[in-house]
Amino acid sequence: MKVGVIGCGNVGSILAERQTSFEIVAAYDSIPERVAAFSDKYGAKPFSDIDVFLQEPLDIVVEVASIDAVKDLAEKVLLAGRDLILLSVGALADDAFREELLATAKHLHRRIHIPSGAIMGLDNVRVGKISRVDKLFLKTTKPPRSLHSDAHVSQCLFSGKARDCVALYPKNTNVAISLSLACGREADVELWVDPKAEQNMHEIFFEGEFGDAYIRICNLPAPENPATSYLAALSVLSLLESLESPLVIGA
Ligand SMILES: NC(=O)C1=CN([C@@H]2O[C@H](COP(=O)(O)OP(=O)(O)OC[C@H]3O[C@@H](n4cnc5c(N)ncnc54)[C@H](O)[C@@H]3O)[C@@H](O)[C@H]2O)C=CC1
Ligand SMILES: O=C([O-])CC(=O)C(=O)O
Repeated sequence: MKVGVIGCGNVGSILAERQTSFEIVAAYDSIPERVAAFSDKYGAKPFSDIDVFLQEPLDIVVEVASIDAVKDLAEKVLLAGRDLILLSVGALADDAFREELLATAKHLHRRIHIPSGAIMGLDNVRVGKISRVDKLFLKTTKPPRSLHSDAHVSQCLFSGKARDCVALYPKNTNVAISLSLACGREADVELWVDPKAEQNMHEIFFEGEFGDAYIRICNLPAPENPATSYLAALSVLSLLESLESPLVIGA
């Protein structure tokens, strides 16, 4: 499988280091030095023009860049006839943007894959779309370095709805939108900074017709970007691995 990557940062590099059943053949980034260094290190063809990038023979494009990148480039990827894996899920909090993007994908018979990212449980949170939900709450707690904070005591930075949280913290709470989209109901969110925390912790509280669930994910921050959990990169890798498998598990 030939993969094109948008975003040559932390996750992009982890994907490149761990390519197995796929090959990253093309890379695009808005910072030319970054895409050049990525290309030198991993052998992918470097691009600074998205239209030229999309002319490459790619089986799929993986976005691991930013919410702005999704807003600017996702439609172009679909129009170029490529499926898309999208990690900066916060972009889909914008209803008008999401609906237009999904209409394009449907019209062109393309698919947009959302990896599980930094959390677990998205598989069965989807029952929210076909059964009663009484509660969907995400509590995220991160160390100050993940949030560019100088807090000396634990404090709640945000309490409210998922889309308002990701608007304020676009590099830290994409998972709140993944949960909301999976469930078909906007999650309530609290974001905490805790100087005693060493991991990026996500706690999911889900209640409804099925009963109730509590999922706690204690993530090691990625070495090159502590805002991002290492699990997020692994989840893109495992999604890429699973795309061509005849056996589909938990999805
Ligand atoms: N869904 C989830 O569970 C998670 C999502 N994320 C998101 O995944 C994305 C990638 O994370 P990292 O690799 O850690 O970030 P990073 O900051 O290390 O790397 C991002 C790279 O993308 C490039 N970039 C940013 N905007 C761009 C644009 N408009 N066009 C082209 N290139 C652009 C940057 O120059 C940088 O090289 C981020 O948006 C992050 O918030 C991160 C963790 C979990
Ligand atoms: O990696 C994480 O812990 C979650 C994250 O940054 C996000 O959802 O944007």
